[in-house]
Parts: sequence; structure tokens; C-alpha cells
Amino acid sequence: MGSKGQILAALDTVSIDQAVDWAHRLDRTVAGVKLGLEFFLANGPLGYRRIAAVGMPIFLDLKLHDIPNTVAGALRAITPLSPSIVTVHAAGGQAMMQAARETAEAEAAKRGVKRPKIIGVTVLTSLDDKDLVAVGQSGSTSDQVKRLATLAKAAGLDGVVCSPHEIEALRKELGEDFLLVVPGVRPEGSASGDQKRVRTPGDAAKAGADYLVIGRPITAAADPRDAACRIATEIDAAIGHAPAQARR
Ligand SMILES: O=c1ccn([C@@H]2O[C@H](COP(=O)(O)O)[C@@H](O)[C@H]2O)c(=O)[nH]1
Repeated sequence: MGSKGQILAALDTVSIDQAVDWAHRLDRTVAGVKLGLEFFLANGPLGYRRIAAVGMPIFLDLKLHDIPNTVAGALRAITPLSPSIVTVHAAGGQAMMQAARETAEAEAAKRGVKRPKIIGVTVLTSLDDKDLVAVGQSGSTSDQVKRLATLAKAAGLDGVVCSPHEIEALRKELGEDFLLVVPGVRPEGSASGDQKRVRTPGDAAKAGADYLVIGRPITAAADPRDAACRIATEIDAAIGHAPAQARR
């Protein structure tokens, strides 16, 4: 499969028909698809099941951020859908992240489904150092990402969402088995939009990302499948054909 096995395509839309169409076009071209707040708030579990029926792994990116009891309840609600990956905000704290992990484990065992990987969102890729100061956080984005990722690992999470700029430092600090799921990926010449901490797919893969989360550069293209294939080719050219996990 080459580096197609590293791309998670973000299907950001409220339209079920649009998302199903993208999923069919991208089937066997990417590792999986990401459904986020926009899709899930509009279409809920029924919409999720329509996409799941296409047969690709689903990253359910709801970025849960609440008290431990509420996040545990949310995990009980979504684990039966059998997503491959779900997200919580690492800034929600260690107790909340632990509750998420333990609840997913218990609920998956009870339902006889595979436990989703629980991933902590560190600092959103739309933020830079100045934005952190504006919300009252001192220090750099890279320091804050490292702090939150360390906390996520201590809480038993499977990995984190970080920007392409923090990959090397987190690999060194947190080891080879900690999943790094990386948005903020832009092929040369494509618009950054609201993303502030960006790198190219080739650079992010070479730095050691496990998965690259890519939305608009694929979904806004005239031919999304062709766009995904081009990105996979760029990654292959940068790293050779072995995906990150196989290279370690
Ligand atoms: O820090 C984060 C966490 C999540 N995302 C999500 O990734 C995709 C990126 O989409 P693009 O169109 O490639 O910008 C989107 O669904 C975000 O919700 C992120 O960008 N940054």
C-alpha cells in the first residue's frame, strides 16, 4: 500500500451524500477517513454508520473536553460505533484522559468490539506562540505540546495529535510506540488557510509521523482520489515505500 497507509482524509462537511461520495472515491487510496464535529453534529451515529458501511477505518475526531465523568459517558456512547481512533483534549487533564482510556477499554470488552485508540489533542495546529500568550499561556507552542503529550502518555493514552513541527522532539522524548497523528499538512503550493503550524506531507512523514490528517488539499481538489495519490507519491519519494511504523 506504500504511504497511502499513512493518510487519514478529513471529510469535513455536513452533507452525508458528499461524505459518502468522498469515502467511495478515496477507498483503497488512503488508510482511513476522519469524521469530525461538523459531520457528527449534523448527522450523528446514523451518518457515522453510513460512512462505516464503505468499509474504511474511521478516526472519530470529536476532541472531547469535559470533566472525567462526562467524557467517560461520551466514550460509553461512541465505543459501540467501533471507531479506530477517538480524540480527547489533553488539556482536560490526567484524570479525564485516564477515565477515557479505562471507559473505552471496559466498554469495548463488554460489547465485544475492538477498543479505539485514544489520542490526546495537544495544541491545535491553527495556533502559534502569539495565540498561546493571548489565552494566558506562557512559553512556546513546542513546550506546551511536549508538556501535554507527556501528560497524555502518563495517563495511558495511545498517542497525541501534534503539528508537523513537534514530531522529532516528541519521538525522541516519548518513544517509538507512541502514536503521532499529524494535521497541519500542506503540499507545496497549497493554501494554508487557518493552519499556522504546517509542513509538507514529505517532510512530516520523514520526521516520523504515524498518520497525516489531510482535509482540504484532498476534498477541495477537482479529483480527490488523484490528489490523495499525488500526496502518497510525494511521501513515497521522501521516505521510500515503508510507512513510519515499519521503518522503526
Ligand atoms: O490540531 C488540530 C487537530 C485537528 N485538526 C483537524 O484536522 C483536519 C485538518 O484539515 P485541513 O483541511 O487539512 O486543514 C480538520 O478536520 C481539523 O479539524 C487540525 O487541523 N488541527
